[in-house]
Formats: sequence, C-alpha cells, structure tokens
Amino acid sequence: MYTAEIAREFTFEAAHHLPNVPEGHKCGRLHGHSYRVAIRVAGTVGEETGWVQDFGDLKSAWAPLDERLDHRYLNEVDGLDNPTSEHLAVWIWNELIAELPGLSEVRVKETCTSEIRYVGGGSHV
Ligand SMILES: Nc1nc2c(c(=O)[nH]1)N=C([C@H](O)[C@H](O)COP(=O)(O)OP(=O)(O)OP(=O)(O)O)CN2
Ligand SMILES: [Zn+2]
Repeated sequence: MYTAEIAREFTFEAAHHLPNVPEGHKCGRLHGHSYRVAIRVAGTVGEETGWVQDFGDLKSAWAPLDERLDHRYLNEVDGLDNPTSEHLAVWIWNELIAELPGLSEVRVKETCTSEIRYVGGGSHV
C-alpha cells in the first residue's frame, strides 16, 4: 500500500480586468488570457485498481467549471468579481472539493511566466 498524487491539466480562454489595482495599472484594463489550470488529487493507490483515482474523474469534475469559465468575462462569474489568479484558484478549489475530496493542489497560470499554487486552508472569502 502506498500513496501518490495524480494531476490533470486543463485550459480555457477568458477575459478579465482587475478592479482593485492602482490607477494606470495595465491589469485594470479589459484583457484576456489563455488560462492553464492543473488540479492534483492525493490518495492511496488501490490494491485492485492500481490507481489513486480515475483520471477521468478529474476530467468530469472539471467539465462544469469549463462551462462557467471558458470564453467568459470572469468579473461577471459569481464569486469572481476580483478575478486574480489567487482568487480563481480558491474559487476552483471550492467548486471541486465536494466532487474530489482528495484534492491537494490547484495551480493557475494566466501567462507562460506566472503561476500561483493553492493547497487549501487559510481563511478567505
Ligand atoms: N499576484 C498576482 N499578480 C498579478 C495578477 C494576479 O492574478 N496575481 N494578475 C495580473 C494581470 O492579470 C496580468 O494580465 C498579468 O500580468 P503579467 O504577469 O505582468 O503578464 P505579462 O504577460 O503582461 O507580463 P510581461 O511583463 O509582459 O511578461 C498582474 N499581476
Ligand atoms: Zn490578466
């Protein structure tokens, strides 16, 4: 018996602006990103199954979120009025945790060079 982590990556396209940045900050203007999201699930590798969880479960859990995020204006999505990558990662975590109780990490990349990683916990909105 041993534990492992599985991960799956997803992409979606969306527009946003950041309402709370200082005046003149480029991110205050409407713009878009090709977002990349990675979700990880940790658990015991089943003796019979040989896996932590079916990769397909991660895909199924993500599907309704893709519907709510892809080609959307994120500021209009309920709970994402200030859609920083950090807030988006927490939002994704909160949406997935019931479906994926082993969720261990959500990563969000809005550009090739920037990434945020959320592992749950803390107090947040
Ligand atoms: N900690 C965070 N910082 C920034 C966020 C964020 O969500 N969390 N978001 C932004 C903007 O969304 C911006 O679009 C991305 O900015 P940046 O990483 O600077 O992207 P660029 O590709 O424009 O950067 P280059 O300098 O051109 O490579 C800003 N900060
Ligand atoms: Zn942006």
